[in-house]
Amino acid sequence: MIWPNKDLLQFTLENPTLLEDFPIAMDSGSARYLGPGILQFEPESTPLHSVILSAGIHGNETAPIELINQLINRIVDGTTTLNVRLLVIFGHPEAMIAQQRFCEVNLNRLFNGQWQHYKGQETERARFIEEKVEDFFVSHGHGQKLHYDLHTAIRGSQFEKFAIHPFTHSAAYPKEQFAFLKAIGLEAVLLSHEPASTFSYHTYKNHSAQSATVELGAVRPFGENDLSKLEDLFEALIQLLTDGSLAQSDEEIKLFQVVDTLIKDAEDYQLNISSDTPNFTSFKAGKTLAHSSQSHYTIKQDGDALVFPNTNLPIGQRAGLVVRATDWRSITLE
Ligand SMILES: O=C(O)CCC(=O)N[C@@H](CCC(=O)O)C(=O)O
Ligand SMILES: [Zn+2]
Repeated sequence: MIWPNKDLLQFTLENPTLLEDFPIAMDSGSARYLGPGILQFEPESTPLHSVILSAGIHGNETAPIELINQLINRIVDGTTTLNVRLLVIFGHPEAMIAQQRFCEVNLNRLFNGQWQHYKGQETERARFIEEKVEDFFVSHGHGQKLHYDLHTAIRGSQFEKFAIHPFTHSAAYPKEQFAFLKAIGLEAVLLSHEPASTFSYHTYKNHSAQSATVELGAVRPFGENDLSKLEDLFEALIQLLTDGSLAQSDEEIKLFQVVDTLIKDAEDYQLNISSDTPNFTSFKAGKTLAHSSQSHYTIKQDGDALVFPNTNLPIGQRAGLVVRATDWRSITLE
């Protein structure tokens, strides 16, 4: 197969199941197509870092897919010269075509090997992505392993752009990553309180990558995104890929500790909020936030807030995160 000189997004939408591995001609360095939506780049110079940029793990979250696609076009046409190793992943090509979050099962609940316990077309995709990530990081040489998994959110949010930092198992948080997340235009970081089956937890836990899930505004169809809102991110990624430095902001980003994960535990599970309640809406202690025939969840502390509320999912899956504002003194930084 010869790379047809189209962009990765167009090629992926036209070939969502093309399981081939072939080189892509580059003026500087080398690149390979590794399978649907996946390109790996190696710089000509000694690589400064190994970086994974993923988007479209949920097929209808299109803004970051368009942003990463612009970035790749600049690399392939030689406008941007890489000095890092780079693995680009468009997570779920078939859901991208269907303009859906997923087809059969939520891909972002299948990582860290969880695909072995599910059925559905996404299980093979999760296995395949884990394999390509493993191959990529096995050949890591110098610098850091970095992974930013880019998403957009289903509902509005009091903080439009924010990140979820994987659970660290008591390890220190790298200050440089928080300053980077602020510099790319994010307002808040949620600190996860437990292991997860998300892509960003997978790379953090299994490959010691500095990783984060990054939420970049609201879900919109292809062609309807205002990418000018993501300019800080675009510029910071160019900087990272070319000179290997992480853009830094002096302003502190807001921190939230995840205090509880809400799990849908019965078909009649309900959240006591209206359908347009934005992410980070806070509540008074004592409010019954969720109830079902099996359980009820009461807000524990004034100001505790809800992120990612969703009951349109199978029993056993996450129906929301309850988060609490915290400050820098409560965490260990390195
Ligand atoms: O808006 C929503 O409800 C979901 C947006 C989204 O896809 N978020 C990710 C977060 C992953 C994480 O917790 O690291 C997800 O739910 O998979
Ligand atoms: Zn998502």
